[in-house]
This record gives sequence, C-alpha cells and structure tokens, in this order.
Amino acid sequence: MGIFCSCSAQKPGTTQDQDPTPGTAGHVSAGSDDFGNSWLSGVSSSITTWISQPSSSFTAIWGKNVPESSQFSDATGSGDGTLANGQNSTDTSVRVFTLAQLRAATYNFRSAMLLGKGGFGKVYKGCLKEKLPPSGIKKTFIAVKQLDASSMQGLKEWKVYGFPRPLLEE
Ligand SMILES: Nc1ncnc2c1ncn2[C@@H]1O[C@H](COP(=O)(O)OP(=O)(O)OP(=O)(O)O)[C@@H](O)[C@H]1O
Repeated sequence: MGIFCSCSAQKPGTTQDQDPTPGTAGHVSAGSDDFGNSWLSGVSSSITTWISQPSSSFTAIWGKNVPESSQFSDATGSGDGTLANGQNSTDTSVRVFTLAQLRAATYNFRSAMLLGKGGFGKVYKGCLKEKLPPSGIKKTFIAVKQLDASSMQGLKEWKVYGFPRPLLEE
C-alpha cells in the first residue's frame, strides 16, 4: 500500500479558520505501521514531486489542545533531501514526509477527512503545520492518496496522470 499526497501552501500565519480539523478534534499518535512495509508518499507545494518512505519511529501529536511544542516542527522531515530511512535523494527539491506525519496531518486517515475515492484508493484532506520563527505557523493543505494494497499499479498511473496536484478549494 502506498500514499501519495499533493498540497497547497498557505501563507504563514496563526489563523485556525481554515484548519480542516474534524468535528471531533483530538490527538493522533502514530503507532506502528499496520498498513504494510512499502509506503511511498509524495507531496508537492507547486511542481516539485516528493517521494518519501515512512518512519514508524516518529510520533506526531496533533490537535488544538496539543501544546505547540508537541507538534512536529519540521513537517517535511530533515528538509535536506535525506530520506526518512537514511537514503539520500539526488533531487534537492525532494522533501520527506514520514508515515507518522501524514497520519497526523489526516488525523490517522479519519473518515471525516475523506475527500473522495478514485480507482486506486481513497483521497484524504490533511494539514501539515510547520513552525516558523519566532512564533508563526505555516499551514500546508494537502491531498493524500492512500493506494489500495491491490492497486500498486496506481504508482505508475499516478506518475502518468499528474499526481501530486494542489488541494482544490472547497
Ligand atoms: N488535490 C485534490 N484536492 C481536493 N480533492 C481531491 C484532490 N485530488 C482528489 N480529490 C478528491 O478525491 C477524489 C478521488 O480522486 P482521484 O484522483 O483518486 O480520482 P480519480 O482520478 O478518479 O482516481 P484514479 O486516478 O485512482 O482512477 C476526487 O474525486 C476528488 O473528490
């Protein structure tokens, strides 16, 4: 099974009005990977393609009642092109998202975050938060495609049909 995601960046700020928090806001703790071993995810803020592999060791906590210090400060992994599993990307535009981060962004793929379903899997809305000094928060809204385990051919289709793409406004 795999994950693809696309995103649209929001100007830095601290507003919560567009936060896609489900009605039953709560905390999400990323646990062990019960989806399988072969995760791929991609995120794009514009035209860059991001491919990452998960790290189940990263625990992210998300929610309005969560202290800011508990939220991940770097939603994009190391940010230096180093993949979560230690591999290096040859493309400096590649940024890494762990499975835990994508789970946190989508509230563990909560049904309330479901945008739709395609032929290869479900698409969830998510929000990544990054701390900006001194006290700002950058929100990046994403669409995450979670491939069905039986649809790994979707990886090829995804490349062909243009994922990632910006999150469409509602
Ligand atoms: N970037 C996005 N922003 C907002 N909603 C999206 C986005 N991408 C997909 N969706 C929602 O998810 C649904 C499924 O998207 P998907 O891309 O999987 O559709 P599809 O092209 O029909 O699927 P497939 O390519 O797997 O056959 C869409 O109908 C739409 O409602």
